[in-house]
Amino acid sequence: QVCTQVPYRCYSTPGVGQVQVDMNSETGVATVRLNRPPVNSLNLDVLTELGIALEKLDADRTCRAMVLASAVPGIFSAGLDILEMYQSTPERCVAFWRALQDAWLGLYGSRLVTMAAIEGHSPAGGCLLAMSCDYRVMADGKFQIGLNETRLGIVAPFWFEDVMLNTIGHRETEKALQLGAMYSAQQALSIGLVDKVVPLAEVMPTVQGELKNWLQIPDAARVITKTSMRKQVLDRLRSQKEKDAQFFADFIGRDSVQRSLGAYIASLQKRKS
Ligand SMILES: CC/C=C\CC/C=C/CC(=O)SCCNC(=O)CCNC(=O)[C@H](O)C(C)(C)COP(=O)(O)OP(=O)(O)OC[C@H]1O[C@@H](n2cnc3c(N)ncnc32)[C@H](O)[C@@H]1OP(=O)(O)O
Repeated sequence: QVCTQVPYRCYSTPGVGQVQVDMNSETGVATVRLNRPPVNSLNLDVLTELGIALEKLDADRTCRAMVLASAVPGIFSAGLDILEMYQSTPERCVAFWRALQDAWLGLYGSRLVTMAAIEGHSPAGGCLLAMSCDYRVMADGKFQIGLNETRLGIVAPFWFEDVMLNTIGHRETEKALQLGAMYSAQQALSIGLVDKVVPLAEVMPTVQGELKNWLQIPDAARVITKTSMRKQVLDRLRSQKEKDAQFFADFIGRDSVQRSLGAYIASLQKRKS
């Protein structure tokens, strides 16, 4: 296994962690794989693990870049675990939301070059994670990506919206968010939601190739530029984290929202039968 070979370092126990981190000390590139079958839905534990992994990588001065990927075939991430939002308690909702905020602040604000290798479906929170990277390569074919929150009867928070605005611009974001639009890889490419579309087997090699370009740039200059581009959006959440978490818990607790989520869960189950 890759984790046991020099010069790789592994921050998680192979086969155990829901967020697996392989650090290649020779290249300075870490690969972070979400590993929560069947669909890498993001629950409190995964988000906490992801936040910690990102923090450790940021503090590791040998690390210059991070590839975000999935260990589950066919899925990048199904987004937030809907069961964290359905029939939960206000306390759990707040803890869950804080973990999401922290993981996102770590990713969007990372000093590393960050690239998403999207080798499967990437709705909602999955799309947020991908958009928060510096570069996205997506597999061509049946997979879809987008912020579909309105379809669940919920609303993408202002910071999801901000990230999408920074990625695809105002007009496309307005349409995408109201419709809860899900895009094929080719459609996503046409609106700039992803940067490159290649056959599934070529996603990782393409990411590695693109990384070479980014790593030619001196880190300090690139990081100052990245920070300057992202600071406003990061600060907007940083300045109101608690208010945002409370708003989420109150919103999710509404009867009408719970009914919508219940119906959405039933529709997911019905699709299978
Ligand atoms: C003020 C702010 C307020 C609110 C903001 C909240 C923000 C939320 C952002 C989000 O991320 S909400 C989550 C949105 N995610 C989705 O809508 C994805 C739904 N899932 C799918 O469309 C499909 O599962 C898939 C395309 C990702 C994969 O399809 P497939 O490979 O065919 O798998 P299954 O559909 O059979 O799913 C297997 C299994 O997993 C369950 N599941 C799927 N997604 C989720 C999820 N996000 N959370 C929890 N569980 C999920 C699904 O129900 C199946 O469960 P079984 O028990 O029936 O096996």
